[in-house]
Amino acid sequence: MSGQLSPIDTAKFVAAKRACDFVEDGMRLGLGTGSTAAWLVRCLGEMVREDGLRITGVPTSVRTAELARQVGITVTSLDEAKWLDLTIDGADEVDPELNLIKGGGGALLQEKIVATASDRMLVIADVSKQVQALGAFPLPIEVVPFGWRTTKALIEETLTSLDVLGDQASLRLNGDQAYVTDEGNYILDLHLGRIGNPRQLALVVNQIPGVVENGLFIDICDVVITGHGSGKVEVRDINTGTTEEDRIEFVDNSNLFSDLND
Ligand SMILES: O=C[C@H](O)[C@H](O)[C@H](O)COP(=O)(O)O
Repeated sequence: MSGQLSPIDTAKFVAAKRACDFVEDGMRLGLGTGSTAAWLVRCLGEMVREDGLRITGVPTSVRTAELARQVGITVTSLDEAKWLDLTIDGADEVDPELNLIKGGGGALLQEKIVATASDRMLVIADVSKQVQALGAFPLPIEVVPFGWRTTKALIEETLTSLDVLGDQASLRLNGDQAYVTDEGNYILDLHLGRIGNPRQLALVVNQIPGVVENGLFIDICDVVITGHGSGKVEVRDINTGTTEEDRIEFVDNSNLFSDLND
């Protein structure tokens, strides 16, 4: 890859680049999944290769593990690392309280386990991910394949009784087959439109037998870095209540994007 990035990739890149300021030598780091998290992994790989940064990464998916190894990051399992200093990940939606919808890429289960096992979670996102209320993005629910149709019916029934289901749940597909997560499960996407009470919904859904985990991340995220196509970034910290603005230049560096050059 060379030359200019598209505005959306610039927004993802500048958010990822700014997130690298939070990474310190020796950290055990949760590495998220998705196109935004991939920019982070590339930027961290460059810091490892060029600046001698020593970090140990715990990836949240097979594809993040592959990319991390490819760019030179030492990778370990969560069981080996036990506890992490920081997790940096993308999101599908971020609300004003820094609650999230995640799992658009199917990695929500490992992502939630890893983020919860971290001192802090930092989310990187382009500005399109900011919403006033969660739910326009379909909410992913990871379910075990056994009896998934019954689980789906139970979810729909439960949500209808709560008056929150906008439409039916749909099984996520990969071609004409069910999409299978890294943990061997299926994903049901709930088309809700707007989630009035995400905290309640997250608790209720997880009570249904067959549900493994849902894509609502409530009170898990500490900091959100929002990137814009112009290079502007906003850093919002829920603990300090502060928002800072910054600007990052995109520097064309073919080493940085070596995995995209194939
Ligand atoms: O399962 C995937 C993850 O939750 C991603 O972090 C999320 O879908 C955002 O992905 P992207 O950065 O590609 O928009």
